[in-house]
Amino acid sequence: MAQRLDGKALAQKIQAQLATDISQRDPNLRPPGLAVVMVGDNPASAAYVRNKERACDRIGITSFGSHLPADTAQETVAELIDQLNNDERVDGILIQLPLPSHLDSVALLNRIAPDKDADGLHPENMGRLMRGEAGLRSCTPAGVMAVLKEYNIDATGQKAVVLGRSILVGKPMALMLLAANATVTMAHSRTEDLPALCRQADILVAAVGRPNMINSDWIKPGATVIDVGINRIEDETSGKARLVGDIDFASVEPIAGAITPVPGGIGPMTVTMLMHNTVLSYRKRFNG
Ligand SMILES: Nc1nc(=O)c2c([nH]1)NC[C@@H]1CN(c3ccc(C(=O)N[C@@H](CCC(=O)O)C(=O)O)cc3)C=[N+]21
Repeated sequence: MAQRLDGKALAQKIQAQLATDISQRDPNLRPPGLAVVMVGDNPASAAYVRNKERACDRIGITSFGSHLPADTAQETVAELIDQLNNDERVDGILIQLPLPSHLDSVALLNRIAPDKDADGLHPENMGRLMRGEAGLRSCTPAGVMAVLKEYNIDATGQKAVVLGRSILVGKPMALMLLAANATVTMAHSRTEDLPALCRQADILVAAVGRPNMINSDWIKPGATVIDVGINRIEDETSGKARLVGDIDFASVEPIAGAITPVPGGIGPMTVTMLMHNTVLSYRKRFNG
């Protein structure tokens, strides 16, 4: 049976460390601040935003929530971002995605001051990642790398396959694994014979958003399997909503060497890396 990589436990450990760091700051300094911008009423987004605000409270980060109506104009969101860029209390800004379709998300993400880009999605931070320079890193792939580190899984010389090529996860994930000396393949919906390719992976990262897509036929025995998928499905027996990943956990667990569960795997690490980035920006601002 695979070792379970407990993202939830690691998230709690890192959050406790961040809380200690913040509590030991110079008492004359204000606490770190994170602004979360949400537009519209996507219920999943609302739940994620609540999680982030709760994490802020636990750690001692001040959260500034802006909840705008679904029909808010581009210009209004842009002005809010400008205001947060100039707000001395704010170290990190996050625009909850997806935005309603009438809004140009790329233009809005690019408007965030790079040194407040808690999500690590600004071209400057993405460029820094590509160049191997220090910068704010995208939260989900950074969370994956933190899990690998915690469990002493060294990517050096390993064949890593990243399934999914999104700007939020797949692309930065591949660059981080490359920086960790893995031999990286980026696979996606147009890749031929995905199962055969995935079977070569020592480290497989699934970030496609298709519930239970990957079963044991896709897995090299002993591989490290990282499930980034967060899919809400209806449970066949109970009829209740249930969270599953892209990996068919029951099928893969007996074959893999190590595996992240959903929930309790990479999801909590994403939130934790957001907190980490906010504290990093804060420290840079105050040379602390
Ligand atoms: N600008 C932006 N940045 C994001 O990082 C971002 C986003 N937009 N939009 C939506 C996705 C999704 N996302 C998750 C974060 C935490 C959990 C999480 O904590 N999940 C828990 C379970 C939560 C539950 O039960 O609902 C777990 O996997 O254990 C899930 C999903 C961040 N995203």
